[in-house]
Amino acid sequence: MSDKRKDYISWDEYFMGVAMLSGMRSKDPNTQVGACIVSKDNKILSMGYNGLPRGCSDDEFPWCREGDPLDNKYIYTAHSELNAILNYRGGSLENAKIYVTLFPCNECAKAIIQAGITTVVYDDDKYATSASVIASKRMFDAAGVRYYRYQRTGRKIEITL
Ligand SMILES: Nc1ccn([C@H]2C[C@H](O)[C@@H](COP(=O)(O)O)O2)c(=O)n1
Ligand SMILES: [Zn+2]
Repeated sequence: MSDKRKDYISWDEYFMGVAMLSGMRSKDPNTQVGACIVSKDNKILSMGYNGLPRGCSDDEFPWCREGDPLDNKYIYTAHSELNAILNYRGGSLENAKIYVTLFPCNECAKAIIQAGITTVVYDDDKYATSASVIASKRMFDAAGVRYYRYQRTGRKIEITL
């Protein structure tokens, strides 16, 4: 009998890899974020990335970060985590895990908690000192949502499309 392959990717690499791939669909020129929601038994339930709501053209709405609130991206963009939650049509996300390439903001934290997601695995935490992320952590702690940073393995995955 032949030995099984040994260099297969781990569950964490698989799900964070899917979140990263999903983020590559984002049109945001500054920060692309991807999310992947997974069941307790490691089945992918949903994915999302940051982008505009349906019907709002990527080419007509602003992507800049500054200026009048009505002329920059923040007021219009749907975050990857919220999109992943809303993209799920299968019923309950109770006890699911979410893999996300950037730590959730306070609005997504509320949605994650209310959806019943109990674990957040994140990669980047570049806005850790912002009020939004501090509030997210406070809410996660209060609600018993576990969060931990994805441990990068340094593995490079090349896909030819
Ligand atoms: N956890 C997060 C945080 C942010 N986003 C989105 C929202 C924006 O499209 C972008 C952040 O833009 P920046 O201020 O870095 O220029 O990322 C998200 O989807 N999920
Ligand atoms: Zn958010």
